[in-house]
Amino acid sequence: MDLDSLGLQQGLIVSCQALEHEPLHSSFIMGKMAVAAQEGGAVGIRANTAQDIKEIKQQVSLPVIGIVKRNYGDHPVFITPTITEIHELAESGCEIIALDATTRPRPDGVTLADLVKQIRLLYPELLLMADVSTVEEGVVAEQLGFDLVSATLVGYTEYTAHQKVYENDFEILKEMVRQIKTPIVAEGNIMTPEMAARCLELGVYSVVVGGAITRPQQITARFMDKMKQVRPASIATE
Ligand SMILES: CC(=O)N[C@H](C=O)[C@@H](O)[C@H](O)[C@H](O)COP(=O)(O)O
Repeated sequence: MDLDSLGLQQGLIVSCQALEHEPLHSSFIMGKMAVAAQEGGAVGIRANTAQDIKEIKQQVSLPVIGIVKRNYGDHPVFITPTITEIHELAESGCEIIALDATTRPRPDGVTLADLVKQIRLLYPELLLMADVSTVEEGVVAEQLGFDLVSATLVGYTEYTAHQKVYENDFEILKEMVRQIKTPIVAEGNIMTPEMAARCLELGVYSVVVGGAITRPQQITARFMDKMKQVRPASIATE
């Protein structure tokens, strides 16, 4: 499949995910979230589990980036960690599969290079997106032939836990765009339209927004955080 034919360039991809412990956990609700995203102009959807993806595919005509989040014991790699999740995604109908492409060992001990080779052999029509946490991991992903490199895991690996993707005017994205020819996706903690627009200015291929659109508990908490900082007018004028 040709990446450019999917129409994701310069566009917004909405991540519609709710894990078991989240209030909106339901394939039905994720399908409706995807419809809302499509109505708002999103060009793609990112979704977790074959079940959610199948429902979303029935509801919208947009390309889907599929993942399976699965924990193997307390192993830190959890986004599409092994070939088992790839098989599930391949039959779900998604066009792109995203997987952890950090340098950390995978739960089954298979190297990233071997996993990519295996996927290309079994499912040559699928596009692959590398979820990375550093520029260096993005460079390796490009060498391995990934079709997209996404900053998804910046701040979510042990060695980047101190970082946020938007720090220093998205310095890490700027560096990725500078060093990597493969299309770069801005993803993770993009919380406002202004941030998304800035990422495009910096030359990323597309922007993925999740929680700021599809996790109302996060949105509510952000309102509350700001509101708690305000003293009531009666006290403020004393
Ligand atoms: C680190 C991790 O598990 N990221 C996940 C990857 O699929 C999702 O939970 C995020 O919602 C997604 O990356 C979009 O990011 P944000 O919701 O911050 O806009």
